[in-house]
Amino acid sequence: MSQRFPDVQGGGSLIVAWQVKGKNILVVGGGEVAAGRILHSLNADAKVTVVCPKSGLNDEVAFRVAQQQISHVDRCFEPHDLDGADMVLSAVDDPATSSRIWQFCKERQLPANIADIPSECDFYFGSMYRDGPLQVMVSTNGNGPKMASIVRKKIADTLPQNTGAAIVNVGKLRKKLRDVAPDISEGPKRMKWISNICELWTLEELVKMSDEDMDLVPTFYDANIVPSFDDIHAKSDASNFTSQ
Ligand SMILES: C[C@@]1(CC(=O)O)c2cc3[nH]c(cc4nc(cc5[nH]c(cc(n2)[C@H]1CCC(=O)O)[C@@](C)(CC(=O)O)[C@@H]5CCC(=O)O)C(CC(=O)O)=C4CCC(=O)O)c(CCC(=O)O)c3CC(=O)O
Ligand SMILES: NC(=O)C1=CN([C@@H]2O[C@H](COP(=O)(O)OP(=O)(O)OC[C@H]3O[C@@H](n4cnc5c(N)ncnc54)[C@H](O)[C@@H]3O)[C@@H](O)[C@H]2O)C=CC1
Repeated sequence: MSQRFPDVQGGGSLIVAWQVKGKNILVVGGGEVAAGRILHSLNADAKVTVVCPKSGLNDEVAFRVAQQQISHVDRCFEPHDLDGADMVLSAVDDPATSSRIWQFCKERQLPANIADIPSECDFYFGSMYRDGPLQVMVSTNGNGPKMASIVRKKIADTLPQNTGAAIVNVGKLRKKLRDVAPDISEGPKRMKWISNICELWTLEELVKMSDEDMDLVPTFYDANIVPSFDDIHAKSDASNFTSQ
């Protein structure tokens, strides 16, 4: 029988987009690596607490504490800091302390990343590109973090600047369509229709799509037509004309 399915390629990571909005993330350490972890966590709308003696905070972390973007516990890590935490990110410069933190996390079944010890990580960070709702993460699975950064920059260079803005509008359009056709039985038709729009329209056209354009979508959807940008505009120009 010929092979119809993808080959399994073990040794990778399960890359997922973990939802931490409103969750408590404990960061141990306040140096450069911690600053990166803190920014990633804030960008994902988590509530961040950093445990680190004040003297150890770098400028960026001290700034975020002063701005009250994060809570600060001014001392070295203690096990009860894990009370109420949903996730732990350790970035201290002492491997023995790191391993102790990892042990405490495992006793409590808390997901943890211990920056300097890959074998003591439930998950790794990756090199991140962000443009509005778009996030691209590159991982080399621990083989070459600097290479991850280089590959991420190469990918970013190939992406048009307006990709994020186009995706914002696709998000609005999908929401509008779900309001128009909320029924579960509409699912396959709705998904095909949106996929076709994403393939047919250029990024520039998606960016230019206005609220009025989106209001015309139900007409086309109900008639099972996948309109081009020009079709939508012909219709919106006509309706402007008749309403005058
Ligand atoms: C396993 C992992 C665990 C984790 O941290 O989650 C890990 C582990 C370690 N990194 C180390 C070193 C460096 N890390 C960086 C940079 C980054 N490291 C990141 C992730 C990861 N690092 C995870 C795997 C990711 C993957 O493989 O794809 C990035 C992508 C994301 C981020 O940290 O947010 C971020 C780039 C962000 C960006 O620029 O976009 C640089 C370069 C620099 O600082 O510019 C260096 C020096 C050069 C080099 O070594 O490559 C060492 C010490 C090694 C030693 O002592 O020799 C260890 C421990 C070890 O390997 O034993
Ligand atoms: N995974 C990664 O991406 C990378 C990991 N590393 C490793 O990550 C670790 C941290 O790196 P940096 O941030 O550059 O170091 P750093 O020296 O700037 O920061 C260490 C921080 O830990 C704090 N700290 C030390 N003991 C503590 C304790 N018991 N409780 C609370 N805070 C404590 C210090 O006050 C300081 O704020 C190092 O071991 C480094 O080798 C380094 C580069 C990249």
